[in-house]
Amino acid sequence: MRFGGLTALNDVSFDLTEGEVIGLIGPNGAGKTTLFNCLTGLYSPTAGEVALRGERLPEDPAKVTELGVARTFQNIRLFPSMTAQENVLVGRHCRMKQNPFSSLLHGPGFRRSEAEAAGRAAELLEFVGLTKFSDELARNLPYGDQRRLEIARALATDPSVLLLDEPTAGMNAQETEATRQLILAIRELGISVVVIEHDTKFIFTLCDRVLVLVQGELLVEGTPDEVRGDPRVVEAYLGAPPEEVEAQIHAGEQTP
Ligand SMILES: Nc1ncnc2c1ncn2[C@@H]1O[C@H](COP(=O)(O)OP(=O)(O)OP(=O)(O)O)[C@@H](O)[C@H]1O
Repeated sequence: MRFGGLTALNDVSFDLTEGEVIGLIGPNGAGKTTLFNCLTGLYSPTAGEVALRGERLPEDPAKVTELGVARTFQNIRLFPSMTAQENVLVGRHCRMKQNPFSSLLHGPGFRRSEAEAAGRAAELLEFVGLTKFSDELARNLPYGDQRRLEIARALATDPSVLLLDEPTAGMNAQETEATRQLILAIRELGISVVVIEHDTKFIFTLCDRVLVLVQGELLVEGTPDEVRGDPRVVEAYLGAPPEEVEAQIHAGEQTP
């Protein structure tokens, strides 16, 4: 992926299998969000392609969502003046098959579809632990719960792949652990997850596989243990002094 003279991603290739959780780590500007933007059709890669079950994905975010790839963003992008339930219903919209005449007249097909969507939204709010906030405006939810609501909204599109961009940014330790448990529960549903995070402890204790991007290139790929023990990661990751990086990377080992 090139932006004028800048190559943001160069020859980055990976597979994702069903129900797998992949962690994507790397220094600021490594190309992590750009990769998500390529996977979701927001950017048209200048070379290469993205495929889901062998089918090339279109460069159209709405169609990519319909085909089963959902995402959250680095910065919270909820509709602040809508309730938690309404935010989830927005995500559900792409799955509501509507006859335009039935919608206009609020016919039985429309009412059935609305009831189905409301039921699914309630299930998802329960899944992420936000039932008590269903009728609360999104902007009034505690920060960590807003992030969970974003995940519920993404799940409402019935994805087979979920991309999470820094889902624990700004969270305290308790909220971070709750997010880890939530992602594990999502994996149990057979959904594949790719997570961008700077918190390596979180990544190494959550993911089946970890990709390390540095300056747009895939530096290392492997299990958390393989990545943690790779000297290239210690040397290059975050561009910080080696002792600091090593301390951060090995912090993950202390988690039960
Ligand atoms: N739309 C764009 N136009 C021009 N350059 C861009 C664009 N999007 C990203 N870039 C550049 O591509 C590079 C990779 O950026 P990207 O945001 O993907 O990194 P990142 O790994 O997600 O960083 P961070 O951890 O800070 O979020 C950066 O040099 C960035 O400035």
